[in-house]
Amino acid sequence: MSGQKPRTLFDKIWDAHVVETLPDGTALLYIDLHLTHEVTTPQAFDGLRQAGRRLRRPEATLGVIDHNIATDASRYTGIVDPESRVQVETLERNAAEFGMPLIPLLDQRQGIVHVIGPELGRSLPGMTIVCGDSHTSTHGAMGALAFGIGTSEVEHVLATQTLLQKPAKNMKVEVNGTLPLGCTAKDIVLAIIGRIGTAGGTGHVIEFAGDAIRALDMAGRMTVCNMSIEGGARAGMVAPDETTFDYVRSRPMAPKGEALERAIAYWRTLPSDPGAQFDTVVRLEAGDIAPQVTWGTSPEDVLPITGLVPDPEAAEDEARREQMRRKMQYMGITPGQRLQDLKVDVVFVGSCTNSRIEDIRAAAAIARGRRVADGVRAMVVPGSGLVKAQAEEEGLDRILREAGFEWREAGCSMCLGMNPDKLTPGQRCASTSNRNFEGRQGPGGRTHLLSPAMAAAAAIAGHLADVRDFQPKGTV
Ligand SMILES: CC(C)[C@H](C(=O)O)[C@@H](O)C(=O)O
Ligand code: SF4
Repeated sequence: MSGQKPRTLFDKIWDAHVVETLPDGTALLYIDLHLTHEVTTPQAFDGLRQAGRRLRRPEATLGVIDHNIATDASRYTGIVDPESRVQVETLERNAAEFGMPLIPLLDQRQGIVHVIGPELGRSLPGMTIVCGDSHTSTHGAMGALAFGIGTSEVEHVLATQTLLQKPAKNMKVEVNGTLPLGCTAKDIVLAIIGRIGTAGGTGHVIEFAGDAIRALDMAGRMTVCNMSIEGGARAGMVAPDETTFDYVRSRPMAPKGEALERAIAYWRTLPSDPGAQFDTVVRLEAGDIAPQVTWGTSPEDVLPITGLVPDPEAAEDEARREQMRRKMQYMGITPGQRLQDLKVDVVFVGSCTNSRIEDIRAAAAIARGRRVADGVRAMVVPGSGLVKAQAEEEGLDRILREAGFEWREAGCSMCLGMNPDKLTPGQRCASTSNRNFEGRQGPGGRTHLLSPAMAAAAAIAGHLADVRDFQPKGTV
């Protein structure tokens, strides 16, 4: 390969999957893994049916039910909401008719699509991975090119196992140094979005690099890549390394033995070459990051927990001033208020951003030996049945329940208002999810995005709180 132009991780995965490039640069890409869920597949399967087509590669497709389901015992007695029930039953019927592998709702491996892909060892380094879901970027943490697609593209991939894609620009977000006490991957990615804004990554695929990213475990890398979409990027990724390979080794559906070793030898060739060109480079110092929390209705409305609600009058132009006033009115907050004084009604630990075992351990470490404040409803929703089982084996459910948290079944839950777990109008929620726009967690609900440890601290305090004031009691 000597003499070849140095390439980025993204370039390499792209090049390895191009079936054909059109004159305008658009490429037909081969897709290694197509994940599906109940929300964005019904019309796609209808389209196939009408055209008399089958699935091109059922074995490269995996379905799971996650958005529309209850996370309490009522999941065992059937879905009450008719629209939700129809979506779930439609996916089940389509999977049976088209021979698509589907994880049944009551299977222990069921969970949020972006949690189970890596967890089961289906999402692997070097792959192209798509799903009719914007947070498919999560799987980029494996060192894969993973992005969300629309329903018509879902149909295209089901029928052909390929996808037309315009080339993206390369962006590097480098985070160096050591994260201070109390800070996590969630704080890194919120700080990045605070810096670049929700449009900062537009047209780019972000590679997260630097020693603070290298130091993250796979769960942390997934949290960061998950939210790259909230920074406007097409996808986010982290180059595969020993942390990645160790993670893959223990996954049930990952290659084993000789096949795995051969795969690892290939995966070692994927990291960006020295001298590879990035169109945009952003650098952050991990040491400057403090525990983050959003105050407004966009993930870029983020501040350190020690901050004050900003003053719209200080904004540069009238349009922004007006926008900020509206956000504050919706959020029920006033300029100059201490973020730490904002009382919370609900605390949600879950979603594909933060529902892995590491996230639950982080919440339990703060909850241990403490009590959820009076009047606060706090819930922990594991990202999958396997995460739930692991947490129970570690006794985390007991710690959380004793502290007054609800311990639920796996699903998207209160991340979005599509199932029974919803905020009621005016409720304020400390949430480990990734979106905080108006009504996201239920009509009129007010969302503050933060890390699992920060969420647990808010549950105990009854208001947004600085996790650094809540050091763990004993070990979990
Ligand atoms: C329902 C689905 C299409 C949607 C997405 O694409 O992200 C959801 O997962 C979300 O987080 O809003
Ligand atoms: S957990 Fe939230 S962000 Fe993730 S797939 Fe479900 S609804 Fe979308």
